[in-house]
Amino acid sequence: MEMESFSLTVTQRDQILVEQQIFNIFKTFYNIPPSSQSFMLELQRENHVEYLTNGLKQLGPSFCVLDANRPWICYWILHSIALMDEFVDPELEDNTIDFLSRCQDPNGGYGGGPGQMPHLATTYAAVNSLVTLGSDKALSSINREKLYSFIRQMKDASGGFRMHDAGEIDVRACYTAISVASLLNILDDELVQNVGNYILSCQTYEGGISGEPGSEAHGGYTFCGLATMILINEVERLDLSSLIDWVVFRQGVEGGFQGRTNKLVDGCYSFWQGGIFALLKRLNSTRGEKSVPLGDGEDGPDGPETTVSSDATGEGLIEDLSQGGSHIEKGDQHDTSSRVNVDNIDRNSSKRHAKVEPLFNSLALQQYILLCSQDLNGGLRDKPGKSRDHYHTCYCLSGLSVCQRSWLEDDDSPSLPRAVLGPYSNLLEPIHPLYNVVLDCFWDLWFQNVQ
Ligand SMILES: CC(C)=CCC/C(C)=C/CC/C(C)=C/COP(=O)(O)OP(=O)(O)O
Ligand SMILES: [Zn+2]
Repeated sequence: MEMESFSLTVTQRDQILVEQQIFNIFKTFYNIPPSSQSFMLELQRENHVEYLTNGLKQLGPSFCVLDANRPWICYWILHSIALMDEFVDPELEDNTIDFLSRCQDPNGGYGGGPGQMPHLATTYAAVNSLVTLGSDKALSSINREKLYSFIRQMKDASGGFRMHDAGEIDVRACYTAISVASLLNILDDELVQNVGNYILSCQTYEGGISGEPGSEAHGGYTFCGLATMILINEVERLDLSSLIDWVVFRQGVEGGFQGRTNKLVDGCYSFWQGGIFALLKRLNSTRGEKSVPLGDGEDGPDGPETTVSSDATGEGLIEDLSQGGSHIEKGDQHDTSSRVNVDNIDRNSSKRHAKVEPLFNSLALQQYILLCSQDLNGGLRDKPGKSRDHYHTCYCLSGLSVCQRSWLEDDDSPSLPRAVLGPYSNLLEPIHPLYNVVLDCFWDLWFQNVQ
């Protein structure tokens, strides 16, 4: 055998180094008394809020760095703060709304900063930010008609969407277009047409979904593709069993998720992969199937197993998942016939108070997020050795919220203490998994839309 076969590549060396660091953290953790373990697993809320609030203040009028990401920074920060059930002070909220208004293009959509060309990703981030703030001022600042026309212009003849004028067509563009249109009740047949075919063409031999046809399956795109298929009521066209096979094998021995085969785990996939489980769980519960039993007669973290009532029809599947996200307003100028009619959804109709066993190890993922991704001084990160940032803070916390409710059929009911790793005060607000906004913010918008 040649010598090269024995030498490790840089990536393999990195991987071993990271794994050693992570296992040292776990070793320390298991060698200390349970009372100190609980301290190590505590979510440092105050420090996180301080880190996030300082980040948002920098976006104000004096923030003159030219970058194309600022609505994203708003979303990552505002969503993280909302997940911890905290608020920003009124002046900062006002400044943020004014800032996002300056990012709105006169012809619709939002750019990465004032005066920049509108882009679907920053449009998604700006809309989710404003929905998270939820005030009249925030919501009425969105020009829905112009926004529809921007999204319509991004639609390609193939059925997919471009990220921006003359930009790339990919699964992110499909998701951000459909998510925003659904959330703001401007989704119609024209936007939906053939987008399902485009997503289908991106499901790979591994079972996950790639960014564009012929590329490698990845957690970020798999979340986007699956959520899009649910929003357009075409999820059954995917090969769901191979998608499940693919995603369950993405959780590493470290407890965290990798984004794709043979890559390192990373805290942000707690949501991109963890969110897939949140979507699958709801599909399972609304298909009329019994939930997965808790296994070997043992109770899950939420207590004794109960039976899931199977009241849902095929329609219920989407109704339950979109929970009114694409309802139809009177006098809506767009053709809405292809959309799922969710007008008659009773907010409480999906409550079953039943337990399901998650398809991933939720406690191990919580351990990875809290012990390995958390910077105790505030903020969360990809992995030990990396720096905190707002993106990882947002998606680690979103993933943590998903974990804390992974045994519950209904995301709206309170999680029981055994499902929450560390002190119960770690419990975060539930999210709507299709849009990744806090559930209460989603409902506030929904009730405004129906009035
Ligand atoms: C809503 C929206 C815009 C969603 C974006 C979804 C998302 C996170 C896509 C991932 C993109 C990607 C291929 C990253 C790989 O980076 P890498 O090679 O640095 O990371 P890896 O080694 O973990 O794969
Ligand atoms: Zn990451």
